[in-house]
Amino acid sequence: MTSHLDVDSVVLDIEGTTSATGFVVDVLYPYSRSRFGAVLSERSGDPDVLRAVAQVRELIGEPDADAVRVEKALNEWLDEDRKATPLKTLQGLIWSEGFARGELVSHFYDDVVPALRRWHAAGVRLHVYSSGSVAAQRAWFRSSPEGDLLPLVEGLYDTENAGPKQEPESYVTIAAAIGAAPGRILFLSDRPGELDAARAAGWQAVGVRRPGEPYYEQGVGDHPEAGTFDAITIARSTT
Ligand SMILES: CSCCC(=O)C(=O)COP(=O)(O)O
Ligand SMILES: [Mg+2]
Repeated sequence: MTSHLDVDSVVLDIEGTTSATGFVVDVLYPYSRSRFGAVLSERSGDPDVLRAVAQVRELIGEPDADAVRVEKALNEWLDEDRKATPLKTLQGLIWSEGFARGELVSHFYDDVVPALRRWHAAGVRLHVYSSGSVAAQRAWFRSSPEGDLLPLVEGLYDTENAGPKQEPESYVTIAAAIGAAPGRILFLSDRPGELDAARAAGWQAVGVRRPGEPYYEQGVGDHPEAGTFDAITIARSTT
């Protein structure tokens, strides 16, 4: 299906939408798993680590959990691909260093970067809203196979600065931060629950349905869908 849309801003999900879940799970997750222990023991005074550890303890209901117990919880969430905020904070910290060292390079589906360049050149404002932390998103866009894509992106939103991705309120928060009318924002995601929440906040929403992705079989509910970004045409009205 081809979608023709009149919007000023596009907000992008990453995993399953711009980029392959398989890459995240097979490359990034093992990279973080092998480094949680060192981060928890060697950087326990870092404010991001302190905050994440406190959040893990709260989520597991064990206020006195030690580093070994915290690491166990992180690894269990990793196995379940649970998008827990403290897991994402620590992953972001670990991955950004991996990207900066050149040990990691991000992944984008072939149709994505040309579309982002096209939309940006046409004056469409591009933003990201992902469960991956803002630090991870920044590193992801900066270290793409096609170089630094961060200049294309105006704003980065995650579950800490915007809230959970299946709650309409999070999309209200992002629209206010962008300074755009909700109906002029398009959200692209692979997950029907996220598309529902964006639509409930008054946004336009298109489900991106790529073969091989976890949500491909389930589909995107009653949302318009696109198999690639090439099927999404954005024509901004100026009135
Ligand atoms: C650069 S973010 C890495 C991917 C990730 O950890 C994640 O949780 C992405 O989830 P999304 O909300 O983009 O589906
Ligand atoms: Mg996704």
